[in-house]
Amino acid sequence: MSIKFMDKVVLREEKGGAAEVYTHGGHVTSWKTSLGKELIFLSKKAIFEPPKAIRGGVPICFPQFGMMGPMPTQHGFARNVNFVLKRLDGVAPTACNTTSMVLRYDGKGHETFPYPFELRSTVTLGDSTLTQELSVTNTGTQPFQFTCALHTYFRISAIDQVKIKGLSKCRYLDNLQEMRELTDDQTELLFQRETDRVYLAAPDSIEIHDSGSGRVFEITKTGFPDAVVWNPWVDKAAKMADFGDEEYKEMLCIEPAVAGSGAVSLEAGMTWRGSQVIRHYQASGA
Ligand SMILES: O=P(O)(O)OC[C@H]1O[C@@H](O)[C@H](O)[C@@H](O)[C@@H]1O
Repeated sequence: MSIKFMDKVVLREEKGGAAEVYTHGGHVTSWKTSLGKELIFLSKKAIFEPPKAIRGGVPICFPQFGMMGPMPTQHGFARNVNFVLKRLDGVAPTACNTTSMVLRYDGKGHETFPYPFELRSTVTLGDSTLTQELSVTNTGTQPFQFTCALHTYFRISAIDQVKIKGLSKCRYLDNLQEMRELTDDQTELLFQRETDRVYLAAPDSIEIHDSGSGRVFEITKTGFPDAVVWNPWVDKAAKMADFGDEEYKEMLCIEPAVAGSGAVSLEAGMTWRGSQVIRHYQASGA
């Protein structure tokens, strides 16, 4: 792992849980239980050198998810730039379970996205929960459209030990078949190969059940209509310079997204909001 000096905020909650958020990309890179167990995947080969995006954690994809928008670069540019720490009204300096970071863009620097905006991400650590709230304000005079995602890399015991509940019968776009629209006919989603899907109008509650650790992640999203499910598997892992060849076995991305269901149109002066709450618990009998 290559690390240059970068600012990060360490969040702690009363029971001993902790999380880390870098100002670079407003990027959550770690979330640990009160017993010190890491819940978020961060690649051992992650490169901490702006403008490179950090591999793992929770990259904020904005103002574009994937190639769904006018920009030539995948996932927009918020994950490549520094956010500014925002003072939270009414929060005492000693209350360190929450942080708010802001990216202000003046419409200059990206020819294909000439629209000023303010993007704010607030991360709050609770007892067994991590909440991330995004807000986007159009600070310009023209309406604009955006897609986005909270590209969350979960740490799992082993990819052949996890299943996803909540996506059965949903329609999805398969990124491995030129975005062909299909329906998920499995009752639970298991992983035996590369998976790269945009679930359309996905339920707001999705669960990862990890039988290796006995852990359940319950993801509750609001504002994001879609959910992306991604695991690069063997060949793609081998092609990524900042990702270990075997690391696909330890991670799984579930990403609340504004993607295949259509972009958000934001009028001048208006604000859009989206959030996810991730709760973890041990399954009974585990
Ligand atoms: O390598 P990147 O730009 O971080 O993207 C990682 C993955 O992100 C996922 O959200 C996409 O669905 C995948 O297609 C993509 O490969």
